[in-house]
Amino acid sequence: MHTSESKQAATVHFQDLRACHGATLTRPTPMAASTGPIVDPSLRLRHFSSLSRRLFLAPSRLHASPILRHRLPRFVAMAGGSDPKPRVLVAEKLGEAGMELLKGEVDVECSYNLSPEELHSKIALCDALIVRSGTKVGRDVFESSGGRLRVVGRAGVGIDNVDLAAATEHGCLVVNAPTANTVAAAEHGIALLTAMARNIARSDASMKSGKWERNKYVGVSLVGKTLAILGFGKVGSEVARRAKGLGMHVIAHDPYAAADRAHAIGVELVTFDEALARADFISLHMPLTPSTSKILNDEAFAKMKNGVRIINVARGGVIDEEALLRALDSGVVSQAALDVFTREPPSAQDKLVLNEKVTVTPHLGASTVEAQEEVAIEIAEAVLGALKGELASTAVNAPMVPAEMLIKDAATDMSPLKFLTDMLTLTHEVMSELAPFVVLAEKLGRLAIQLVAGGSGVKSVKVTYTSARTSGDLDTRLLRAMVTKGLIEPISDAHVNLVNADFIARKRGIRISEERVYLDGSPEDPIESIMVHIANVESKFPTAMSGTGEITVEGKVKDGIPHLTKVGSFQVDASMEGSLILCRQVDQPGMIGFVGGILGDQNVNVSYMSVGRIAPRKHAVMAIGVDDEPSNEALKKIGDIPAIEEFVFLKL
Ligand SMILES: NC(=O)C1=CN([C@@H]2O[C@H](COP(=O)(O)OP(=O)(O)OC[C@H]3O[C@@H](n4cnc5c(N)ncnc54)[C@H](O)[C@@H]3O)[C@@H](O)[C@H]2O)C=CC1
Ligand SMILES: O=C(O)C(=O)COP(=O)(O)O
Repeated sequence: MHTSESKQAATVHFQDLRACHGATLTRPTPMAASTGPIVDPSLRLRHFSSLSRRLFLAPSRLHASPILRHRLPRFVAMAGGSDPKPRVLVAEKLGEAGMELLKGEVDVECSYNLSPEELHSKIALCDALIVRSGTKVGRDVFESSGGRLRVVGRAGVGIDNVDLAAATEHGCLVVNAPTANTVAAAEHGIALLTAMARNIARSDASMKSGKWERNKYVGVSLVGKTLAILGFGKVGSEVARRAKGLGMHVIAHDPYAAADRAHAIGVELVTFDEALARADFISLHMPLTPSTSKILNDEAFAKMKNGVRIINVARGGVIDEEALLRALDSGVVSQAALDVFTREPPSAQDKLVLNEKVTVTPHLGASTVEAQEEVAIEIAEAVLGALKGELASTAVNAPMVPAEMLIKDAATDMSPLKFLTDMLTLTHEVMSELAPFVVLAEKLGRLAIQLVAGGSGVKSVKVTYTSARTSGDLDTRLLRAMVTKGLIEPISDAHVNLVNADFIARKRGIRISEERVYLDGSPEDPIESIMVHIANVESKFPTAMSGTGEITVEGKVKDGIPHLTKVGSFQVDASMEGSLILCRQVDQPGMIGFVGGILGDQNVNVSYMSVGRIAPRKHAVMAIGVDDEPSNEALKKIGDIPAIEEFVFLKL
């Protein structure tokens, strides 16, 4: 494992760190109000070690570049009072109120529809860049900035147009505005639903061409129809409320949503297949993740009622667009209404856009005057704060700086400088020691959430640390944040870091508690094992349910490598790298060969296999590590082996 340490020296402008107090709760104070920085040149930001890089880069990017090591301190180091005003490039139209806020504190340049070359040349002169979804902020932009760009503000939710890894490597903070356009997106979903049902767009075009075609544009009624919402989060639940008002029967599929929250607004949570089978209308509101990519594919369309209608205001990639065209041709889907596309803008010949049965809008979900004003204020505040060195909860690639460093009340008897020094020392020590456990914690969270199939929603998660250390000698804040990161990132657009982990978990209604099991023995190793429990849910792999009715997964660190050691009540021993297939089977000879053969035929490399069993010839759990993702066909063949009772494929 890579544990080299950055000894990069950096000065810390202490005033700026103190300004972070309550950063996300208050509007930024004018920069002029900040008195000169207190500089302690001897302070070394040791917490930006190789481990800290790991905390906000994907585990696969453990070996960070030298640029990153060099630049990280800029996340907290700020321009002093004598520096000229920061310069902010606004590359897409932003609401007036946000513009006013920016202009009050920084130099603002508004330049829209820039070519990549124009953006490259302008960016070298800017400290911050603000965009919506229409500007691609790739690695080239960070490279062209020559190191000046410190903040990218995404005035909206999805940051798929920003290369986060490149931003991080260049020491550039990325912030977004995750809630201000929720209602606008929901209203657009409803607008598309009603416009599609009553052929508004086509009949309008027909009349404008001089026709009066009353018989051609007979619509369908909404009252009493079943609307299935896929993804019952912020936008999905707002769509549900509004659809109820239209007299629709609303069902939803979201394995991670709380059933009581759904019931409170009269929505029934159902399985994916049930949602597809029962719906007259299907509205998509899930983020685009590896597990939701093309979730509406040929197989899914085959499970729908004939004549179903689809609405997509989420992301184009959640629908297999070719499969949708086939379903429209066959009549399985009678109409679709799309705001988002796999490629934006789609080509002029795009078959979906030109299809008569499809109503389209050019990614307008967030485009209301009100939402854009709100988004503009939210992003202006976040960018101004970031330019002052604050870490807002909307910072999507913030380092895992201990939250206390940001929120500890300076009025305590500990001087702020002393507090900061202590914090850094503590963090350095804690981080070096906890390095492999931090990776383990994230992977256990990631694995546990992928085992959830539904139930009453992910509301209560417990993390148990088995250790010989007393609580005073074991700081678990990083570990808890990493479990949260592992739990939330695979199922949302959120980017979790230490600054926002608790906030994001709370927002999603997830309570994360911690428990310590004390071991007798040497406290040399900080932790013997970590166990993650998710209560009140069902599992895709029922074997993962422990005797207490919770999904439980346990891991240990062996020779510096995280290992999965227990799933439910079965002991396994699987190194947590790559991807994992878990099978529960009747314990009999030849099983390893069977499964290995199927994977081998598909050229899927098996990195390890481990079998844990209760008793010979009874049940066993087999954990198979794979380097490549098996095809659906291979997974189906594994599932069809008669002795295999359950199986699940998990990405670590
Ligand atoms: N068209 C537009 O202009 C806009 C589009 N959006 C997009 O809408 C989507 C939803 O946004 P929010 O509601 O704010 O996000 P959210 O994170 O509040 O909700 C997403 C929900 O999807 C659920 N989910 C994740 N994986 C799932 C799966 N496999 N099956 C079913 N549900 C799953 C999550 O549990 C969560 O409850 C995002 O992709 C966002 O980018 C948001 C705003 C404007
Ligand atoms: O916020 C989002 O995720 C959106 O899709 C809205 O994108 P926009 O800001 O309108 O380009």
